[in-house]
Amino acid sequence: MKSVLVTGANGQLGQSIQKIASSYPELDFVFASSNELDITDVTSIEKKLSIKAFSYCINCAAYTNVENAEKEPEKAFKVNSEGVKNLATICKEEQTVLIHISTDYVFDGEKGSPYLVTDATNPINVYGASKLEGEQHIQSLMRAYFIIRTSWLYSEFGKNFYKTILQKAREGADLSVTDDQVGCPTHAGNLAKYVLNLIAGESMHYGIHHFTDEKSLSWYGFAEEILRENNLFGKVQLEKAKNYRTFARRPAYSVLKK
Ligand SMILES: NC(=O)C1=CN([C@@H]2O[C@H](COP(=O)(O)OP(=O)(O)OC[C@H]3O[C@@H](n4cnc5c(N)ncnc54)[C@H](OP(=O)(O)O)[C@@H]3O)[C@@H](O)[C@H]2O)C=CC1
Ligand SMILES: Cc1cn([C@H]2C[C@H](O)[C@@H](COP(=O)(O)OP(=O)(O)O[C@H]3O[C@@H](C)C(=O)[C@@H](O)[C@H]3O)O2)c(=O)[nH]c1=O
Repeated sequence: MKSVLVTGANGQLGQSIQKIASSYPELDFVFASSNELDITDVTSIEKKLSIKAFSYCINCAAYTNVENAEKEPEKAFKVNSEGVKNLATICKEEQTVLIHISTDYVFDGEKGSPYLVTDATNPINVYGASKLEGEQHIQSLMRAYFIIRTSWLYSEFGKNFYKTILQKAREGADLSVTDDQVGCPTHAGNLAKYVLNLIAGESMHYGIHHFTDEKSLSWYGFAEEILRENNLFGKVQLEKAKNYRTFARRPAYSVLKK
C-alpha cells in the first residue's frame, strides 16, 4: 500500500482530495491541515514526514490570495517559495515523490494561444512570481517530482469565483464582471482525480504537467455559465465590467495546453 501525505488538506483542493480518497483503497492517506504541518517550519515538516515512509506528498498548501499578495509579498514568498523549498528538500531526503500544484499565473498572458509546458514563464503579479519561485526550487532540488499547473479552480469548498458570483447573485446584487481575461475554469474535483490517478497509475512522467478542464472562457463568460447552471440567468443584472479595479494585474490569456 502506498502512503500519501497531503499538506494544506483543509483548503479547496485538499478537501476535494479528501472527498474522493475512499475511491482509492490502495492508497493510505494522511491529511495534514496548516495547523498540523506548516510548510514554512522545517521541524514541522520533518516531524510529519518521519511518522512513516511516504511514497508521495501532495502539496496543496499555498498562499492563494492574489490581491493581498501585492500588499504583503513577503508572506506570499514565504509560503509559495521558501515553504516549497523546505518541502522539496525534505521530500528528497526521505525519497518521497513531491506532487506540487502551480498556476496559469506564472505566464504573462501575452502569447494569445494555449501555453505549452515548455513556454517561457513571466509572471505579472506577486502571487505568480512566488509560485514560479516555488517551481524553480523543486526543479533545482529534485528529480522525482510532478509540478501540475492548473487554473481558475472552483468547487463546493473554500473561496472561489464560482461561489462568490453565486452568493452575490443570490443576494440579488447586480454583477459587473471583467471580460478581458480568458482562461479555463477547472473543477477541483477533476484535478483531484487527475492527481490521484497519477499515483494509482504509478506514473513516471516526472516534470511539469498542465491540467485544466476543456472549456476556455472569460471571467464574464464564466459568470454567465454560473448563473445559467443555477437558474439565475436573466434574474439578476450581469454586465461586462469596464474597469473592475484590482490591485493585482492578471494575464489576459492563460489557457494551458496539456
Ligand atoms: N484556487 C485557484 O483558483 C488555483 C489554485 N492553484 C494552486 O492550487 C493549490 C491549491 O489551491 P486551493 O486549494 O484553491 O487553495 P486554498 O487557499 O483553498 O488552500 C490552501 C491551503 O494551504 C494552507 N496553507 C497556507 N499556508 C500554509 C503553510 N505555511 N503551511 C501549510 N499549509 C498552509 C491554507 O491553510 P489556512 O487556510 O489555514 O491558511 C489552506 O488550507 C495551490 O498551490 C494554488 O496555488 C492553481 C491554480 C488555480
Ligand atoms: C468577484 C469578481 C471578480 N472580477 C474579476 C477580478 C479578476 O480580474 C477576475 C478574477 O477574480 P478573482 O479575484 O475571484 O480570481 P483570482 O483570485 O484572480 O483567481 C486566481 O486564483 C489563483 C489562486 C490562481 O492560481 C488563478 O488560476 C486564478 O484562479 O474577475 C470581476 O470583474 N467581478 C467580480 O464580481
